[in-house]
Amino acid sequence: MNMKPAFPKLLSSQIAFDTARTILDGFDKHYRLFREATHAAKRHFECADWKRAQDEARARIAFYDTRVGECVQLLEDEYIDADLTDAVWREVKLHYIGLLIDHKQPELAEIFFNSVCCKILHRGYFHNDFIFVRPAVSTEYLDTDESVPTFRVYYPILDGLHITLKRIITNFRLQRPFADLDRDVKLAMQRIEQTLNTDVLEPNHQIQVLSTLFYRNKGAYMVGKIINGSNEYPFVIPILHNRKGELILDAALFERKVLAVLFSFTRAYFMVDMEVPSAYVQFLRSLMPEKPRSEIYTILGLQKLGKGLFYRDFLRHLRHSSDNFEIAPGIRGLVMVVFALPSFPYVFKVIKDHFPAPKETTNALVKEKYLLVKNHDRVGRMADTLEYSSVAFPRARFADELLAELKLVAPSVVEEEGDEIIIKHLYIERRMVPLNIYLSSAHANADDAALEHGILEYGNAIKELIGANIFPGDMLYKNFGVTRHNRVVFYDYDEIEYITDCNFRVIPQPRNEEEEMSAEPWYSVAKHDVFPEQFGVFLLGNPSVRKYFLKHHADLLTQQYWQQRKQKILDGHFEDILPYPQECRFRNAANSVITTATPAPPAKLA
Ligand SMILES: Nc1ncnc2c1ncn2[C@@H]1O[C@H](COP(=O)(O)OP(=O)(O)OP(=O)(O)O)[C@@H](O)[C@H]1O
Repeated sequence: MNMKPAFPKLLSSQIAFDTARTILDGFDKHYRLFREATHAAKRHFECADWKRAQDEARARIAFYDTRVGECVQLLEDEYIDADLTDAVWREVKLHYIGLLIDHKQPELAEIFFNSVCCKILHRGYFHNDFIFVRPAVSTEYLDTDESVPTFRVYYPILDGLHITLKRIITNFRLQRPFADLDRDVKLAMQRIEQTLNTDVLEPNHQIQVLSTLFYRNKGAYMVGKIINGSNEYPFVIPILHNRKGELILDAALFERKVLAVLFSFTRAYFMVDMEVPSAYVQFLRSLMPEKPRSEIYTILGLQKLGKGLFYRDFLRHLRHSSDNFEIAPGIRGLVMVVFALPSFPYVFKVIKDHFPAPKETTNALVKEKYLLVKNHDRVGRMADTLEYSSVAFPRARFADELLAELKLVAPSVVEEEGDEIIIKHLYIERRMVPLNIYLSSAHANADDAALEHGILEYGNAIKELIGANIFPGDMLYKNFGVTRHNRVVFYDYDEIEYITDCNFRVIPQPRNEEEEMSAEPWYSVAKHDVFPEQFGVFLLGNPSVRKYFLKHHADLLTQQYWQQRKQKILDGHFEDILPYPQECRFRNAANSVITTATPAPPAKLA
């Protein structure tokens, strides 16, 4: 017989309900502010207020942690530990599930719940009784009663393609005139007709377009797909400002690789107003089935959910694979131990406890630099990182050499608990082919096209990073990787600086023979001094590399080049990098506010 009085049971339920309500209120506040920021992005685009657009996109990244912190504080102020027993916590989750019925963002709210609970509860509680290891509330059919439908459907057969396309664009009600919308619509029609490549329009022929535009830096992007019979053609139409400040359609992008690069993990998150984000993700996945849901949530600015989903995918991958974690191929880092699971396209990075000379950094500084990159516009040239604490790995899957290395160089971060290895802090990042390995293999295979492409892309990456006010610090090839789309991306952030903090100098002339013969610099070197003339010493050792480097990027070896680019930033010039190939554009680059473009890779590599 149960001898417990009814009163304490009721009381615990009330605490549990109130706790669940407090957490959901915290999430709802978060998502309201998130949506307000995306509304503001439309205004900033219309007013060409690029600085505010960028500042607010950056500020939005911190919203989530701020709301989680507020919520944890509220609960800690309201309740003492004794109130929140295990039984109460179990009930909190059940009440929370009840509150999520009819909620439009349940998957995000569940992850918010996890974030709050994981700050309060010990790791031992991180299982499905207490947190949402598995989702409890379905996101299916949430888009059946939104106030604005996720996507709109248009039927060109009724009014013709020209009128339909024009209506699609004007339905976004952008508060700024187009230079010549009819002209641009004709250009878009040509691309559409080329892509469909048929005169036969099937009865189901339609254009589906997401109801809100995607904003990022100086661009607004219309995202949709054309359906004709059983064929689907995903597309993105970028809308930009021209030099007179009028709107133009800049391109009609259809190629899947181009879309993948536009939505890449190496770029800043889009600002998109979404009532039902899961429906946006479902739509986007139909355009890019190869992109995991985690990555799509992340690129939409819902990076915490992206991170949560990524972790679930990772656990599933572990269960369905049998290979071992090993030290990542390439030159070992002085700051990080980097390891990988060959069957999984990511690397895991752990900060070492001590850094050998010449590194002069600290653990806190390394984390600061990685955070800087998280918050910065990565311009397609820096990999996004997911930061985790207390990740449990199965001990049996660690190669002995790796475990020995981790225990040797990062003992404060690595713990063995039973059959698990707990890593207290780590970054996860997309795996690439380190550029030094890529170049050596191109050299070994006498593949000149690949060699030239690697060097061309390397220089372009640096030049685009400069535009984003980023100086990589350590420019060795080993700190860059080549993505599956053959783009070169930077991934080693511990020496990163703002270009505007660097002092680009010319090496002074030696004043006498002694100075001329000296192995050490005879001139004083301050902390932020950079001597571009010296880059050649460590970048041009290989004659073939040297040939292509000097052909495409000799300017990177001059102080004037760096200084001029720095001056442009200081003058308030806001550079944006075209996130799609130049040849996709309807007209000459000089016509729009986005000016820099990366040349296309040679056909052999494309
Ligand atoms: N995203 C990645 N994909 C593939 N390999 C990677 C990746 N990140 C790092 N590596 C591998 O791990 C090595 C060390 O990584 P990283 O450069 O980030 O460490 P580090 O300690 O900061 O290096 P450094 O001593 O140059 O500061 C790289 O040289 C490369 O071989």
